Amino acid sequence: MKKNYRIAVLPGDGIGPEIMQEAVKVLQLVGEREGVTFTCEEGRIGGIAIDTDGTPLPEATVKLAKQADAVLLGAVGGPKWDQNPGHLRPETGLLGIRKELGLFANIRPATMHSSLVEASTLKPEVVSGVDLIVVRELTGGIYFGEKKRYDGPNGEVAEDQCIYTEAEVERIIRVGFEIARKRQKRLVSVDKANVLESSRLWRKVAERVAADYPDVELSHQLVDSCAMQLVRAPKQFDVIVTENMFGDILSDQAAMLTGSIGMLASASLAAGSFGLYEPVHGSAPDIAGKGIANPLATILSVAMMLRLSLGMDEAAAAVENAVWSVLEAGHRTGDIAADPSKAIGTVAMGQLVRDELSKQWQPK
Ligand SMILES: NC(=O)C1=CN([C@@H]2O[C@H](COP(=O)(O)OP(=O)(O)OC[C@H]3O[C@@H](n4cnc5c(N)ncnc54)[C@H](O)[C@@H]3O)[C@@H](O)[C@H]2O)C=CC1
Ligand SMILES: CC(C)CC(=O)C(=O)O
Ligand SMILES: [Mg+2]
Repeated sequence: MKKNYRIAVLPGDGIGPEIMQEAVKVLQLVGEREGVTFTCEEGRIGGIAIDTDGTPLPEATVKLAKQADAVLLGAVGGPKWDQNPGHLRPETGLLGIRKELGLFANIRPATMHSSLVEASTLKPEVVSGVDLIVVRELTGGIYFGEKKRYDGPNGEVAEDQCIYTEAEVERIIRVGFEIARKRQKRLVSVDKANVLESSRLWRKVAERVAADYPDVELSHQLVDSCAMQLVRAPKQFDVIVTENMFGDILSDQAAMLTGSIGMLASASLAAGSFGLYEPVHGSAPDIAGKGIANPLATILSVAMMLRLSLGMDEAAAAVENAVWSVLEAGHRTGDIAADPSKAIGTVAMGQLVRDELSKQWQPK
């Protein structure tokens, strides 16, 4: 284990800076306890970068991220930039950094913690015990295809191209199999092969790669049916592997199985151990600046970073245990509170996690 890690911190827009502040404080506490220095260097991305640098992804941010051991990202976007042309939208910065860093594998675990069963809008018997992972392809598909707008005989025309190569599909399918192999060995590949050519290629590649993983049971689901099954009987899922847009949509849906999108962490991984860690949710403009956002998705993303990029498994587990302990003690931000009048704010939740971490952790 190294003694000094460089972490690029990209808070972004809306609630991004609020939740990131709490996550970085947790990381610094981990550093103190483990005798490791985390040098956190901030960069701009998204709307804030458009306002300051005239682009959603400044060169300096890409450089900072490439020189770091790992990246932490808050969220980007907001109504202020919603009418901007595509190249000047905050989300273009996020897609850009994913592409620049080769972050092709987005790992989004959705685990229902027992103390949050009542926070879900679904019946307790449906959601209790849910433990699934969405493996989402992150640098291909329709989000990255050529986009066009032009005038046609029937008015304006818009095009978004969806392209997948065999190699792109194979590497993400392999990630799905590798993860499933270490879990319940059940992989559901989600596509729309009854309609889309890219999905037919996806399915063919999944079938071919399956031969290398005879210990894992592969099945296929069409994305519309999968969306239905996720709310009907979510416990049937172990690992879901799917393309970029389907994974984006299904992971927000999976978030609600666990109580709130404010709980869902994610890792966006390149080949090797480099990764960018980000909550699944967005910049939540409706609650930005109010100090009420749930910082736990970002704090749990720090735990994923410790485990997957920095090899600090024990520290990762300690952070996760601290989060679960705080929830078991009944503390809730508004998004997961049964009684909103008792909800606590972003800073208070971050402090409780750090207090719990300090309590649990035996100094080395
Ligand atoms: N990774 C990213 O940076 C993402 C950015 N976005 C951007 O974020 C902006 C808002 O998008 P929305 O569709 O509203 O999605 P959103 O995820 O920001 O918010 C959806 C709902 O969930 C709530 N929510 C989200 N995170 C929360 C948290 N940590 N604590 C408590 N409540 C939380 C919000 O208040 C809102 O009611 C848009 O500009 C969108 O493009 C959306 C998704 C991901
Ligand atoms: C810019 C969007 C693709 C962000 C998003 O919704 C996500 O990554 O989940
Ligand atoms: Mg999304």
